Amino acid sequence: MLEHAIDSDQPWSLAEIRKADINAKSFEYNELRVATKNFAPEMKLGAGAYGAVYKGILPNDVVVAVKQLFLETNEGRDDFLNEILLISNLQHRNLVNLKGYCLHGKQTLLVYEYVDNCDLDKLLLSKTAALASFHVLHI
Ligand SMILES: Nc1ncnc2c1ncn2[C@@H]1O[C@H](COP(=O)(O)OP(=O)(O)OP(=O)(O)O)[C@@H](O)[C@H]1O
Repeated sequence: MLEHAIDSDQPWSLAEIRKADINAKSFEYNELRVATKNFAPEMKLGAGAYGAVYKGILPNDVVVAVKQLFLETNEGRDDFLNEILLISNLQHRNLVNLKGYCLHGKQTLLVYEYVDNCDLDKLLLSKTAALASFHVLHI
């Protein structure tokens, strides 16, 4: 699937990437606005280097984390589209799943599987344990 986009010695542009290459759902802005109660402060989970993250509840009661990024330049937008393309094609039990994205004006919204603190602790602990056993096996 990805080969179509990158396995070429010709310069490629994001415009050439077929939507089908992105293995994540394209969400409607309104769907995410409603899910996050219009990005209400009480739904805010935190903030990172690129923007705020909100808890969202989709109509089927699936809980998600919606990362709101404000990208000023087309270049920044292209970088993130690239990232969406790559992340959406990666699946691993130790990676938080990217469920989808939404491009709306200058906003790029990324929709991730919601991980609560307890699950995150477990995920990090299992990651640490996996790394520790890797070291033991390779010393
Ligand atoms: N999938 C998620 N489920 C639940 N909460 C999340 C999720 N992703 C992010 N958060 C919350 O939002 C906060 C900000 O996350 P974000 O990924 O934007 O930045 P970060 O990883 O903390 O820092 P940086 O942007 O510097 O990498 C996190 O600290 C966490 O509390």
